[in-house]
Amino acid sequence: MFVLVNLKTYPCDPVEVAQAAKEVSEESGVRIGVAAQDADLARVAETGVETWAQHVDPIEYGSNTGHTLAETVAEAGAEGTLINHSENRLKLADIDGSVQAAERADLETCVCANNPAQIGAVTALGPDSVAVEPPELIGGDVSVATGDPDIVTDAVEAAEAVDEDVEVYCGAGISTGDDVESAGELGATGVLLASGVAKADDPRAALEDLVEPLA
Ligand SMILES: O=C[C@H](O)COP(=O)(O)O
Repeated sequence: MFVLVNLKTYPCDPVEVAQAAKEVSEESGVRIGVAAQDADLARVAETGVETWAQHVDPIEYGSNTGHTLAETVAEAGAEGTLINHSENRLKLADIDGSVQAAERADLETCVCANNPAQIGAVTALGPDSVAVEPPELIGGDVSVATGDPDIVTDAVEAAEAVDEDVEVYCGAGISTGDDVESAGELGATGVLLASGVAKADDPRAALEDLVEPLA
């Protein structure tokens, strides 16, 4: 299982979380990534943790004021990027362009979607992974794996019907090792989470709990 921690714009210390994630990953053998804000990418990457961007735009070098260029986040140390997060939704054509931009910059891609039908559509664009997240459970206390397990199994089925090589992650409300284990039992090969770590009093302890069943 891949544990991808999205720091969003929460007021946490990105370097503290990244260092903890790096150490917990090494100690447990579980792959953990941290998706940071653009301005924090270099500092996060310096910790040695697997670093992800939260978004890239469907653009190339040039006149694109205020946009995020895939090559720039890669040069800052990102190895992957989220695309079409529920809090930063794109049109299908722009998701396609962002996946292509990320691939051009050798970034791993995880395209988010709200439901299984959208998962099927974005899987057809050829990302490395897709992540299903029911918006109503994002940021809450109920894990997608227990609150809406069918959406995970249906998303896995929808992706497999299009391209069996695309990994399927799930997210929303995941905060414990039990949640991660349940997600795996539903067929997900990774989890995308945020508040369970970024808002935790002790992010390291939260990470240790998340990977405990996997170690
Ligand atoms: O990117 C992460 C997801 O939106 C899930 O957020 P959450 O773990 O706070 O529910």
